[in-house]
Amino acid sequence: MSDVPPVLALDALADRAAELDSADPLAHVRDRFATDHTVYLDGNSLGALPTAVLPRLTDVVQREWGELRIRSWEESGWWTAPERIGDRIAPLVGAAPGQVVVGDSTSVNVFKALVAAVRMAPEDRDEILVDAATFPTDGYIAASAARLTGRTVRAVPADAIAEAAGDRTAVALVNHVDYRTGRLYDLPAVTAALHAAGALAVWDLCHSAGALPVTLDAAGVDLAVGCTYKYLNGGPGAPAYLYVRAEHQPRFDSPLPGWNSHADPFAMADEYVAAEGAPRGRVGTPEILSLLALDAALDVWDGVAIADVRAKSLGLTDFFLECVAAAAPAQRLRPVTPVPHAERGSQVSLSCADAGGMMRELTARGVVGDYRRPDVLRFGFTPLYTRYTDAWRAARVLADILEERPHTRPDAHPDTPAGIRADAPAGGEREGTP
Ligand SMILES: Cc1ncc(COP(=O)(O)O)c(C=O)c1O
Ligand SMILES: Nc1c(O)cccc1C(=O)C[C@H](N)C(=O)O
Repeated sequence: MSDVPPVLALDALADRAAELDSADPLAHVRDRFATDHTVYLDGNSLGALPTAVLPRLTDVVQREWGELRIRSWEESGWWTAPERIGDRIAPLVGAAPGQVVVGDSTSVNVFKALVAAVRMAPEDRDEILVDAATFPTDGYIAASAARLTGRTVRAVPADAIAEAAGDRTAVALVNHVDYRTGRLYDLPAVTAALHAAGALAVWDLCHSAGALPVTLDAAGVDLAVGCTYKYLNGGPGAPAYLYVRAEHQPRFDSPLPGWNSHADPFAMADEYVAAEGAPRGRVGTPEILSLLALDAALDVWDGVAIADVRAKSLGLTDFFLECVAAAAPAQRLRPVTPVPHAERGSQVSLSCADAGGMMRELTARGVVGDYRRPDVLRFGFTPLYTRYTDAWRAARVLADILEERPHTRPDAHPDTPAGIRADAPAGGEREGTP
């Protein structure tokens, strides 16, 4: 350890931040977003606004809706937008075209994926495994899917799911990155272990797609879902997506077979006949305004390689962890996000006393992250618009606040990993998100 007082060490890192920014091959991509002086580290909850969205939506509203009206379903490509935009997301999740369809919320797609997976599995496989620390909606929906299909749900820590799968497991629902700790799970290895047990793998990609490489096709993933309002910057309430592996599509039996997934929707037939391919995952009328906002938002990816995004994400989170270590001793700010790159998503979560109060103070000083109960400060790093100087400034403001509050210490949770109390209240985690 050096003798330099921590705060001076942090100030010394400011020059390095500037150097890293000037060497950043993705620096120019920030210009594709509406930004201001705020240090915005909440893109893992709501991505920033790409500048292409407003002109596109203006045209969609004024011309496509205002002038063309009903003709736009065909002439403006509205009807096929769910699969067309799905094909734009596909390369970001390692999928060949024709397997991703956009629409509905993540929650609804979790439902479609789980029920369809159970329907594909042998009848004697009577359990659905879910990741015990999952984002709540996945657990709620899995419980309902189990009740509806006569299965049971078993919650298992994500790092034990591979071993927990057995001859009773129909399907496991796993988060690629844990929303609270930022821990990244090994999608290819867990998928392979589930397959070895004869189970299907459904992945929730909400916290990974757009921030790191996802290899759905190569890993043999069966089904996957994800939202588009985080690292894909689609906007508040942007529709989610569903991936159904091509070889499973003929057996994909949707629990929500709406008219949009009919082979011939405008036949208005009494009998349901499922469409072929990705459109089989559709339900009702697409959310055109938010779908086309997402379409415009995806333009930010032009010429951007996901490998460069991952490299910058790790660079940013490494640098932020270094700044945090310089800003405060670990007793005051304890990283709960894994240090090994293979286990780190694109966020840094810090356990901290009075984390809710700390985040309010950070936000008031222009550093926006969020707070997750009981004691987690979450900082999301979207490599497309976050700079190293933002990481440094966030740590500087954290250090200032801690200096003004010398008596707060993180609660000790010796028996639980990652600072998450086993008795933590579920849900109701709105603090820090407007
Ligand atoms: C891992 C995960 N799954 C699902 C959701 C919720 O999805 P939605 O609100 O789109 O249904 C979120 C966040 O909102 C999430 O973080
Ligand atoms: N979807 C959200 C919303 O509509 C309001 C506030 C927050 C969200 C989120 O996405 C939360 C997020 N999934 C999380 O990781 O905590």
